[in-house]
Amino acid sequence: MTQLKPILSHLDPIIPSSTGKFKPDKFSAYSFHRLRCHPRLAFWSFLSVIFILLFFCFSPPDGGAAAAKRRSLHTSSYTRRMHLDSNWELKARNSARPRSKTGFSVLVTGAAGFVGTHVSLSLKRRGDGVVGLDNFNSYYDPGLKKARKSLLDRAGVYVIEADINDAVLLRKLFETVHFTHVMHLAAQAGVRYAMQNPNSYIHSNVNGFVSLLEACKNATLQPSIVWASSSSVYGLNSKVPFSEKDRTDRPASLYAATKKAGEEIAHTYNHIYGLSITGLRFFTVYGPWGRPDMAYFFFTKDILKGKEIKIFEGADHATVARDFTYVDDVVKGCLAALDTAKKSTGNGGKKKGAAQFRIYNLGNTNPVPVADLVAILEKLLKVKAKKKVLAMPRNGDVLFTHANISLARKELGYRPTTDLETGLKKFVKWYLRYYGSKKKSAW
Ligand SMILES: O=C(O)[C@H]1O[C@H](OP(=O)(O)OP(=O)(O)OC[C@H]2O[C@@H](n3ccc(=O)[nH]c3=O)[C@H](O)[C@@H]2O)[C@H](O)[C@@H](O)[C@H]1O
Repeated sequence: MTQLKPILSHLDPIIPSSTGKFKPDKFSAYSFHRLRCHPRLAFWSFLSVIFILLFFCFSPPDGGAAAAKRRSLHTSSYTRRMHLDSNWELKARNSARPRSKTGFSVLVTGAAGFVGTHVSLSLKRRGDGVVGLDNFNSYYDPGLKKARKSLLDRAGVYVIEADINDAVLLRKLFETVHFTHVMHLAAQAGVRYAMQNPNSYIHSNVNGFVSLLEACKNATLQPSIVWASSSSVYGLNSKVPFSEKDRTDRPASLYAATKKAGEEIAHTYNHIYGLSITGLRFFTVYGPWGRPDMAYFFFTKDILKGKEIKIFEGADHATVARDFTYVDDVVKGCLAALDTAKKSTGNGGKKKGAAQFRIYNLGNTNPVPVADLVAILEKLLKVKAKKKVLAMPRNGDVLFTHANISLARKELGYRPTTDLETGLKKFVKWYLRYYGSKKKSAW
């Protein structure tokens, strides 16, 4: 097994950008004399020094690191993981092997996530080789992510527990396996959580994306990349339906801003290094094995518990609506994007020619008010919800989303077929089975 060295960048000393001028304090003979002349002042100064010394002796040596840890989401160390999994290279090679010569070898980041699990299973089912990567962070119940991983294990998809920011691991992985494609779904999701933990969005959606693109660009045989952007890039736009040609420079949340940044970063890597990159703007994806932080999921949990749910409305009682898109439809769009992706042109960091760059909306084209979503859940759960309608807080939410999917229809053959009621029926069935049998907490 190759020994993987930990990244030590977090231990870099803080070095000022310029040397500046350092003026030592003057402690003149005069002031010393004055100190000696005031015994009470000397006594209190002595006590202060003792107090400061005691503080430094008994405070934890990694105070900064501990504070940083509190700010960041928990992820398990890749080094520990890879040392435990001594056969990881062999497992990754086997898992990446397609059933036929024409099949793909796909690295799926965020494989234990909601969409990542569904995409990995679909690829494996049709005969592609798949290796998953996921950091299993604690943004929501890691138990649910582990349960998804068990599904993947059973399907023969090997999932490496590591973070996309781990450049050493990515380099080793790309040296071990020749991936024809990367399906990049690892991200810090959630619109409202960005106000609580802004750094986690920069960490995953900006730094992590760059780290992954660096590994892809350095690969001897560069993979084609398909990745998840978001409907949230349309931000405060009011013209509907949202088209890929519309402006995307007015994000309403930091989440949206990092996804928009991702689109610009993707363009740069395409332009400089010849990476083939396709961005997919997902519209509020829902379904079985979904994310507990999303409204349809925690509404279900709270309705069943008899807990009050909050339904947001806009100014002057304006309806809040979403173009809810069923996960199976989105997965079809993802696979079609992989199938139609052209090869990257670069090699080992050098561009050899222009490469494909695409962006598509993957929505349902049928926005549904949140109040209607709740009515469908009430019907399916056979429980009346305790509803409280309140003005949408300033939390990054937008009033509505609505996808124009004509480009994806034309170029990917993307045709969503699941309406909200049909999709929620499948979700509720899964939810009751999963939490009913396991008696687990959803959040
Ligand atoms: O398309 C996307 O790119 C994003 O989709 C999803 O974001 P959203 O569309 O905001 O979904 P979600 O949180 O389920 O709220 C749904 C509706 O319920 C309303 N809502 C929410 C909470 C609440 O308590 N009450 C309420 O009315 C709320 O106002 C909203 O109208 C993903 O989470 C995000 O990661 C990203 O992928």
